[in-house]
Amino acid sequence: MSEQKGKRRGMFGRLFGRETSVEETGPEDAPKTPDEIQSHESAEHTSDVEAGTVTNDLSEGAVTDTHPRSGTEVAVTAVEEFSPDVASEAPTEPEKPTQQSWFQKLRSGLTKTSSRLSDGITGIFTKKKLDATTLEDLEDLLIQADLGVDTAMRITDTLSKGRYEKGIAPEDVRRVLAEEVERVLAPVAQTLELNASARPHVILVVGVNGAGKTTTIGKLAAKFAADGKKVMLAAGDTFRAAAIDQLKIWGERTGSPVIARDVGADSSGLAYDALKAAREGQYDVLIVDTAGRLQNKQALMDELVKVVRVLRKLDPDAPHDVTLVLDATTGQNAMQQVEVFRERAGVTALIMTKLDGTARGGILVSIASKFAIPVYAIGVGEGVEDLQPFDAAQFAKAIASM
Ligand SMILES: Nc1nc2c(ncn2[C@@H]2O[C@H](COP(=O)(O)OP(=O)(O)OP(=O)(O)O)[C@@H](O)[C@H]2O)c(=O)[nH]1
Repeated sequence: MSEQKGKRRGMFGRLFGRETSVEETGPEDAPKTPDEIQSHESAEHTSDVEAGTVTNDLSEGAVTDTHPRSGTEVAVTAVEEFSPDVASEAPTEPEKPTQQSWFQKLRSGLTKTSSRLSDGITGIFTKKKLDATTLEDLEDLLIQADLGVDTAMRITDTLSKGRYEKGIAPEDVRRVLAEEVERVLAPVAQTLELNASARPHVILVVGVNGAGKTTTIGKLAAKFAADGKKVMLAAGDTFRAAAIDQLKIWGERTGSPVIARDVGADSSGLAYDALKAAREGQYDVLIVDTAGRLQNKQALMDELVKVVRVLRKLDPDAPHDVTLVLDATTGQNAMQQVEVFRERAGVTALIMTKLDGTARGGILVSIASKFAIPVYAIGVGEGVEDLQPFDAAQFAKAIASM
């Protein structure tokens, strides 16, 4: 990836707009939650079927559809009843959440993680000196919060310098915590950048079951589409009909064609067809969903390797990003997921979801410290606006209740 950096143009940060309105960029009526997706699903699927415009199968009787932007014929799920120009559907007077409002959301999402740390620090240091016992207690607290042994030791080392046997305020401990966490995270906080010479830029999204892959793809598609990018989606999770349908809904809502086949179809063949169609149609981005797989299931991991191999037949640089979606609530198991997915599928970046539902958000610090893999974004909820680029300083402050 690094040698391509020069050719790439900045994208993800601008897309998500750290300083701009998030709502501005998201489609006005994009489904925000699985429930909304479900209700869209039943209502709209019926009409699609009645209209005879939807097909899941590229090979048999696939309905071809001319994409409004490209004029290229590809077999896709119907998108014409939804305006592909998502940007024009943006609210006329959008709410403008500022950088601060995302920070507030992040803080509140990370409350379980930060209050556990903060309460622990207060308990350890109120009216107590900084000595071997309190430092040991702090180290235990940090390790239990999944920050990792290395980071925990660095924090206690920094704290003890010049302060040993002296009283220390819990705020000072939290400040050192924030500084050290930021130091670990800063190098991995990177933006998803599209390779300007790749058409399409292929993003393969991998992870264990239920990590949030499909939802994350939907959110990414919404952001890319709102930025005027031509996005194609590939429903490579051929194990679950619901995952295929869920992706189709996102495709409809974002004006992005979805290449899909029936449940049980070969996902590498589907990925190949999708890349071929995306190239012919001059798409900017192809996001390929994959079935959730446990990292210890050898056959499934082999299948992922095959998807990568097959994509490379068409473009030796593809996939340009292999993004591992990690569910923060899985805690320490996420470490093993990174290890195995990196080894087998060549993971190049991470997105961590569900930081709003866990007291173990510190795992991101452990992962950054151990693997140094770029983190593109984090999720603190189910809505489009709940996925944002990863900012080390904000995360560190939120986790340390600063
Ligand atoms: N609270 C919370 N829920 C999330 C977040 N991201 C995704 N989810 C929810 O997590 C659930 C699983 O998400 P999916 O996108 O279906 O996960 P998946 O990885 O595609 O799942 P499989 O298809 O089983 O592999 C859904 O209910 C999502 O709405 C997040 O950041 N916070």
